[in-house]
Amino acid sequence: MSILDNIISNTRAEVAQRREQTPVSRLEKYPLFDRTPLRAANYLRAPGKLGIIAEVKRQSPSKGIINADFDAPEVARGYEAAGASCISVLTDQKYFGGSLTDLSRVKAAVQLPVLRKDFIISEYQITEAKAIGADIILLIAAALPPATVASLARFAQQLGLSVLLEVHTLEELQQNLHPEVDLIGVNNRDLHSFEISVKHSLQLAPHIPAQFLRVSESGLTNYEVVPALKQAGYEGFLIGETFMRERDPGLALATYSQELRKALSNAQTVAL
Ligand SMILES: O=C(O)c1ccccc1NCC(=O)[C@H](O)[C@H](O)COP(=O)(O)O
Repeated sequence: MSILDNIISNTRAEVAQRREQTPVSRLEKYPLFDRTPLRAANYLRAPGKLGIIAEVKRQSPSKGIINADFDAPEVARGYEAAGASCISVLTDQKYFGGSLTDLSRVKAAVQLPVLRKDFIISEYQITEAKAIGADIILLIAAALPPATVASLARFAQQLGLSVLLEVHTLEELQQNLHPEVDLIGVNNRDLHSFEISVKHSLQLAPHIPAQFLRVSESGLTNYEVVPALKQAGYEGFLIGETFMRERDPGLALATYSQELRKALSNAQTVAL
């Protein structure tokens, strides 16, 4: 079994348990359930912003512990102050050390859209995401049949949530161009081998129809790759480990952004 299969099978078991403990009827009574979620595209395209989706990440299957000692809302506030466009919060506990509590505390701490970064396989998790304060949910093409992606995306859309669909290959992309999806994220990380290459984003870009906002995900350790991604039409950049490895992730984002702005203005000057 691949790591993705293991994660999905664990998710299935955990969701069954949570559904018993907290049925949908209870989730629908949570105070945040009735709010109108923030639209991710508006924040990623806001003038003057770089489109960075900064991630709160403790550990991962590929890297083990990244940062064990931080307060999620404090990190998120640091990201917001440093100019992040959205905040991503990993909510899987077993493999990423995240939690639903991390997400709801982050939501209370910032004014930005919050992405529930998890392995969503059911409508239950989408209802839960809305109830705890997420504005965006992730659907992973490698983990779901295309018909399930479409129906979960439709369900999320009905709740007013933005949908980020993650793909890694051209086949996954072409099978999942559902109108209910808002953002298409190309994961530069192969979820089976963990190999990372930004070439995945660059190669898939011409195949992503203009109606979808493009997000490049994972392994963007070096700001120098971002101008080429922008050139290829990417408007969102999901970055976790690069910031979370540092003692002050917000400061790391501020430094990255400053260097990126310089690189972008140099690229513009060269083009002239
Ligand atoms: O990060 C992993 O090792 C991983 C393994 C299996 C499935 C998902 C995984 N990561 C989740 C993510 O999508 C990343 O946290 C996110 O794209 C940020 O990536 P990075 O900037 O490389 O931390």
